[in-house]
Amino acid sequence: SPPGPRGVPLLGSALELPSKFPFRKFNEWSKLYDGWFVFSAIGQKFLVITNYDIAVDILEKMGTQTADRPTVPMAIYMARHIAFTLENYGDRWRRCRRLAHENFNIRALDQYHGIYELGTAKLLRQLSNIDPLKVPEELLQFSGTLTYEAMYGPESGGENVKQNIRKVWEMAETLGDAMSPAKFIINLIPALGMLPERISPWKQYGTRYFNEHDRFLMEMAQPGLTGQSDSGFVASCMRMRDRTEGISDAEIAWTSFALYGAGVETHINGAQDEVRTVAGDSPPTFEHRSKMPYVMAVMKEVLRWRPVLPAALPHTASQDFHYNGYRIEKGTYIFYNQWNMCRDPAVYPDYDVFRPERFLADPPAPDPPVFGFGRRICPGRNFARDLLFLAISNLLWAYHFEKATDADGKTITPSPEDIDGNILLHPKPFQFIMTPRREIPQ
Ligand code: HEM
Repeated sequence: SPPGPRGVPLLGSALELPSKFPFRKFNEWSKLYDGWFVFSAIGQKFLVITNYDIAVDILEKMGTQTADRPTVPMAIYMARHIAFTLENYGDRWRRCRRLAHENFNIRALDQYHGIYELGTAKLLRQLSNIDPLKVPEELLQFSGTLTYEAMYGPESGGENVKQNIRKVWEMAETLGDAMSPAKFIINLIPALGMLPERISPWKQYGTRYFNEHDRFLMEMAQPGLTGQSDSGFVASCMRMRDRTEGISDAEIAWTSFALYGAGVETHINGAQDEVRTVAGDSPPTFEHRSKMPYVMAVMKEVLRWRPVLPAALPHTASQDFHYNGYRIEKGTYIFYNQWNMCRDPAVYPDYDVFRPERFLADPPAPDPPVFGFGRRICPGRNFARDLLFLAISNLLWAYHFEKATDADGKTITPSPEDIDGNILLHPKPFQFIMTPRREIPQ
């Protein structure tokens, strides 16, 4: 059998798997095996990849067999196969993915640049008078609003935006919980799915969730779907409808949610890192990007040092395949631990040290593998990089960041271990000092 921890009879390694931060356990195991290993937990098989080249072999070269997602009963009752992040590898996933790709590739992103630049200017003004501890919240609101406008058009704003953003967050969070084996027993015992809806609390909850949120998403997408609004993701999907066979209004509305839900929390993490040195008399815009290699290097180092999705999202094998002479069974969950790949000492020496210069060396370190591999590679990666560039460069342009000091005047250095989250990693709130470097334009 393939290399990997054996665990105990029946349960396998289930008892060793932590409910939080599985990437840490994978990291521990990675030291015992060479780049990949297999284990099982209560009958479910897992393949974990910790080496970049092996990820390319398995997830890219064998991409047709390894791009499926786990089928989790509760997630199906709640999202009815229409949130493409969770969707099986098939026709509907392909259609929605195409919408995402055509509207979020590098060229298509130009349409959103105006929105971001306005939003960033607003952010700088808002930050001028707040407690640094509130900055993460402000950044979340910033990324939430910009993503909202990118989806539904800049004029979609108005009274309800804040409330809608909150609702989308909650919706994404609840759906994330639905993936958890611990939260819903039916995910552990799928046979309970045989019960008819009348006596199944899970199916009833799923139906309520789906109906309520389907209505909500359709309402938000309405202006774009009916042609009232001609900018934003939904409106551009409508324009490509003729070229995308079988695409429905609901698929467009739910794809905007999938992008939104995946995007909101991931793209802004780490902009508070202590850095400076960007000058000029007007705030940086996309035109400055090629002239700011250091900012780009900082962005890459933030993504590498604390990858937002350390264990990425699970794939599953849609059929048996062979790797290195071993058979991997259909249905095996496939995790790839980006955490390890970003800390490969041969590629990123002194990997624990935050050192953007590694990306400016000759030859430069390769971009950190934090957006995934193969057919499911993150469709929002360019969008995320655009926003991160703009946020980091503008914050550094406008503010000076320093470590906070305690009552005795000693500097407080936040521990790099102060991280929180589950699948998504983010820093715990920490004190720092932020002073304006200049007059913020009103
Ligand atoms: C720093 C920011 C981000 C990082 C590090 C990141 C990373 C990732 C990773 C590792 C995956 C898993 C790929 C796989 O299944 O193999 C993923 C999937 C995904 N990401 Fe991102 N992402 C980021 C921002 C965004 C943004 C801004 C959006 C939307 C605007 C987005 C939308 C998605 C979607 C929809 C998927 C699911 C793709 C599918 O299942 O086909 N992400 N992302």
